[in-house]
Amino acid sequence: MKVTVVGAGNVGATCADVLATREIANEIVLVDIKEGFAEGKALDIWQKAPIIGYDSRTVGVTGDYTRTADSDVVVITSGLPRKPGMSRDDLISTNAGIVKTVTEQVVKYSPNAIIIVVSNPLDVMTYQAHLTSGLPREKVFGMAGILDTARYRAFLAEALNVSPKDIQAVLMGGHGDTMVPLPRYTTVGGIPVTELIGKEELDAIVQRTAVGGGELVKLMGTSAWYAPGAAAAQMVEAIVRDQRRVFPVCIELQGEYGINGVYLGAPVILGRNGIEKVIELQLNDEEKALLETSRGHVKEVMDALDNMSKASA
Ligand SMILES: NC(=O)C1=CN([C@@H]2O[C@H](COP(=O)(O)OP(=O)(O)OC[C@H]3O[C@@H](n4cnc5c(N)ncnc54)[C@H](O)[C@@H]3O)[C@@H](O)[C@H]2O)C=CC1
Ligand SMILES: O=C([O-])CC(=O)C(=O)O
Repeated sequence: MKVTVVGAGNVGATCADVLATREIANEIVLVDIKEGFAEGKALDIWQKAPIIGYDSRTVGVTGDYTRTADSDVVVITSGLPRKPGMSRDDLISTNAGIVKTVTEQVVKYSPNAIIIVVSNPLDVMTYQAHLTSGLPREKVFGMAGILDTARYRAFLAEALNVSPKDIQAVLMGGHGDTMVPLPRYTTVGGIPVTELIGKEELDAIVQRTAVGGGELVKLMGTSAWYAPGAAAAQMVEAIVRDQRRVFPVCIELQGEYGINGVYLGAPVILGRNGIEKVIELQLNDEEKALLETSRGHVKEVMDALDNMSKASA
């Protein structure tokens, strides 16, 4: 299997490193626009192979998409990360242009690839890649839900003093402060989380999760990369190994949840064909209202992208 990761910065290089270290693909091509940057990162990951013991080949290129030809999966991480004081939406004008040019090159050389978008603002950059590639929603979708649920699971594991491996969770909506956590569907080793933790503590964890990206931006001056890179690699793994994993993924809803034509996080089955199925949960009134708020916010930013595209046409 051949996987390309576009953007050899913090998230892209971490994703490539996880893909190589866990031998998820046998060939990993890292692409960046900064001269020599991807080549250096790929060489460093390859030189770690004898120490850790893996044989996935990593190759880096500066803007040479011929080297990415016939990739099975492409992960797009190119674009600016936010700085303290910024929202993800503030990145739209720069990152839309980057995601558009990158997607054009990706589909030119790998027309059959499945594309996973990571660049922010995530839901709208996934929409941008969808518009540019012309691919069906099953083959172009975004990574956010695995990261957001991982943060939620990590906070819960700490509060309950249990292994994060035993916490199962799902959330929905946009990747931003309007994400929709679903504590009703959270279990700890099969036990509903509400039997193990009080409402106030759970609400505080949900709130911390919603602003989890911002917490890290404040601490580091730039956004997170270890968990995001690993989350994108986990999606690649589900596809290349046809695992049919159940994950929350950013996908264009086409009537599910009564929503049409908006990119939002929803639980799906992820396998060899990309999105194998969108799972429709029976949401209660409160959850439906939260999802509607999130939909409204993402749709506004999608409309802003449409207006930007019209203005530059
Ligand atoms: N979806 C999610 O949950 C997450 C999304 N992100 C987003 O991922 C993106 C990348 O974040 P980082 O890796 O931390 O940033 P970074 O600045 O470390 O890396 C971005 C890389 O993209 C490269 N790049 C820029 N234009 C390019 C082009 N046209 N072609 C190829 N490469 C290009 C840059 O040279 C740079 O190396 C940001 O937009 C960030 O907001 C970050 C974390 C989580
Ligand atoms: O917060 C950011 O800007 C990056 C991101 O999406 C995250 O870490 O959730």
